Amino acid sequence: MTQRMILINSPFFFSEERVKTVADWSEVFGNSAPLSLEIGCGTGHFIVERARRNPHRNYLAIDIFNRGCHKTCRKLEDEGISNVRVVRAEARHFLSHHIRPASLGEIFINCPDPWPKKRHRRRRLVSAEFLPLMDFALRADGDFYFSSDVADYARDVAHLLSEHPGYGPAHAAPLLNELPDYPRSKYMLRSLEQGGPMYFVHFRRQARNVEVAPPLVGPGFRVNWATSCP
Ligand SMILES: C[S@@+](CC[C@H](N)C(=O)[O-])C[C@H]1O[C@@H](n2cnc3c(N)ncnc32)[C@H](O)[C@@H]1O
Repeated sequence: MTQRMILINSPFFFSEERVKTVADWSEVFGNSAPLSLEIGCGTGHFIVERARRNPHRNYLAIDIFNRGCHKTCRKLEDEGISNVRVVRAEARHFLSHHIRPASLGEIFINCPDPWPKKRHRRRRLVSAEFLPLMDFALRADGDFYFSSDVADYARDVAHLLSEHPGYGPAHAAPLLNELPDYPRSKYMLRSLEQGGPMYFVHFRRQARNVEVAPPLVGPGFRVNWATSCP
């Protein structure tokens, strides 16, 4: 069943068209505060709370899901939070077209689509192919946060990052069951309520010792537009 597209009129919202007009995110925010990105913000539970606790940072929240973008904007408006902009975009396309090199201080990915079947795992967002995009966008000392209730996805991500040059775990262990002061997303809350464990990966970029060209992400890139949160 195809869901009806909702017209989003929020001043916080950047459609695929509007985002093309952005040359520099600091101009959009009207300040040069550090910039963070949440990929797959869903209905906005996490980013609204994270932004509320950190008013001196700027946040981009992106999702391919129109209804999720709408709900996130509504939360921001209802709660009077002004340091977030919501973009309807595909993550890999957004990172390679709308983010300047070394401009992000934080990247968050919470409960991404798990693709549990073995033959579908190559569709997972965080993979070896994703890392060059992160290398391009994240500044030195930048933080990468990943959470999932799917143990093997979280283990794979912790392993990928451990093997990837220039990054190190921000805590004693690469894989954790709790991250202090980390706001809950809707999917996290659902998993915790059902009694399931959560897995967190938090790595820090140690240095930008190489200049990284933006990886080419072409129109043929596979996006599962049918993916959606309720
Ligand atoms: C399982 S939901 C989790 C939502 C939210 N992060 C949470 O934890 O409650 C995954 C979200 O990621 C979005 N998503 C999946 N693939 C994406 C991609 N390639 N680029 C941007 N968003 C994506 C989906 O539309 C969906 O809203």
